[in-house]
Amino acid sequence: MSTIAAFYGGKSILITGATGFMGKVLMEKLFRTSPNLKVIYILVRPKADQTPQQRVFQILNSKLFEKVKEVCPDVHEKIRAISADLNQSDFAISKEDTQELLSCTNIVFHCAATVRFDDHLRHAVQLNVAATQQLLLMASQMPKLEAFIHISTAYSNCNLKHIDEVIYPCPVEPKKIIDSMEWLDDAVIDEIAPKLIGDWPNAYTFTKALGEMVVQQESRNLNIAIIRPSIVGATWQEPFPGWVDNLNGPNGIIIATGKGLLRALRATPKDVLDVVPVDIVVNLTLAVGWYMAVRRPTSMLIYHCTSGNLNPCNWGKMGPQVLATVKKFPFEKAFRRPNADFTTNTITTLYWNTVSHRAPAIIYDFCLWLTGRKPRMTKLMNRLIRSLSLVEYFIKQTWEWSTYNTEMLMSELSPEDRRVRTALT
Ligand SMILES: CCCCCCCCCCCCCCCCCCCC(=O)SCCNC(=O)CCNC(=O)[C@H](O)C(C)(C)COP(=O)(O)OP(=O)(O)OC[C@H]1O[C@@H](n2cnc3c(N)ncnc32)[C@H](O)[C@@H]1OP(=O)(O)O
Ligand SMILES: NC(=O)C1=CN([C@@H]2O[C@H](COP(=O)(O)OP(=O)(O)OC[C@H]3O[C@@H](n4cnc5c(N)ncnc54)[C@H](OP(=O)(O)O)[C@@H]3O)[C@@H](O)[C@H]2O)C=CC1
Repeated sequence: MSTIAAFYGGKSILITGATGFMGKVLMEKLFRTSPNLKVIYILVRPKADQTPQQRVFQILNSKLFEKVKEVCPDVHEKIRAISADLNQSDFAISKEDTQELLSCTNIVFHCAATVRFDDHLRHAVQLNVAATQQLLLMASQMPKLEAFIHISTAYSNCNLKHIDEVIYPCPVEPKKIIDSMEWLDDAVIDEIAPKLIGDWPNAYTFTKALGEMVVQQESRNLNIAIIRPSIVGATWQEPFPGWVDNLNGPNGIIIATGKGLLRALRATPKDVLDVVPVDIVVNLTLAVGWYMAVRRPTSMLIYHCTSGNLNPCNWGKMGPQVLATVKKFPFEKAFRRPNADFTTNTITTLYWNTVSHRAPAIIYDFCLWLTGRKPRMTKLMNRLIRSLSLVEYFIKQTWEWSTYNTEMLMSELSPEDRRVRTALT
């Protein structure tokens, strides 16, 4: 049996963001490989008229958890959905639930965040900075806590070209940002946000960087690690290939390509695109939790979960592979047959956006209107083009991330664990 899987046996684990893309895969892997764990606490907010319990029931009955039901039939008894809202200063957790979390938790995986690039700065600060600060305060009151694992992003320092596994100081003190968000109104925040964000591309990456500073400042005597994944894509192997449940990161663009919506993407074929499958990120996350709890390093460690310097994939390889796959496995109700190519400058991008994206959508909507149906394609195409404009920053340049700590950790794994968890090389 895997040393790491055995470590999580009997453990009480707290996961924030467990209803999200990464959180679900993390939860699934824990239940499938460590079915004798004691309990997984998840902080879940009510959403879309569903109670936390209804949301958990839906997740456990999804395709992602089919294997879990075979190896961990009592999974429903081992998961504790705690009603919580990280937008609230006290997380809106009941006193009884708080007491149970504080007295029982052994490992914390903090995945929750707002990952939207166009989120309001106030909301991004509340979730990615203040909530992290609040969770660290809770963790400092957990007598049985063995490790606190914070999920950040490899792009938290995307204003730098070469990024080491260290925490870089931010130009703004996180606590001052948190305090100012409490009394500034939205109009003033909108006015000063560009100056505060500075040379970060959006509130998301800026507040993830602030969140890392808070982890460093509020670490107290906690045993903490930070993991920085790059662009997280669908599962590679576990629990089955190709699982994804949102349009974030590469997912929306690949799906738009398969649906025949996307016909032109501004990218340079030789540029490396740093994408990592979500199950590889989760494998590293669990390995880090084990290493931090068992080996107890004397200082906080940062782990880059990136592929660029270990197993690089450039656009010239990724593009044709994606096209071949979506042609081999056609999407239902596609707008057009998949066919896309790269553009390399603003002029050709504008031209192909007009000719291959906007114009066909307008013509299609005109036909819908003529036949008494509601036009919808122009709105969808505009959303796609807006999404592409927001991710362009991450596509048109490349970064270098050192992976010393991650490679050191891989060398510490048993042969069984290394076989299972090392796919970046
Ligand atoms: C030859 C070419 C072949 C193609 C090759 C492709 C290779 C892979 C491409 C790799 C690209 C990588 C770029 C990602 C870089 C990220 C780097 C940072 C690392 C991170 O930490 S990312 C963390 C995760 N965050 C994100 O990925 C961004 C989060 N998303 C957003 O911020 C919002 O989605 C966005 C972009 C602001 C758009 O917001 P909005 O317009 O409001 O859309 P919604 O997401 O709310 O969805 C509403 C509605 O629109 C539909 N929709 C959204 N996106 C798409 C899309 N891309 N294509 C089609 N439809 C889309 C969605 O279904 C919703 O419909 P409803 O009916 O539900 O309203
Ligand atoms: N996806 C990617 O490409 C990458 C992601 N990351 C990081 O990984 C982590 C997980 O990202 P990912 O899974 O993609 O994000 P998702 O948006 O899929 O999940 C975010 C999670 O946070 C929860 N959450 C958000 N707001 C609240 C709130 N107010 N109260 C309680 N829970 C809340 C969401 O709950 P709910 O379901 O209720 O909305 C959800 O479970 C994040 O920290 C992100 O920065 C890093 C690099 C790349």
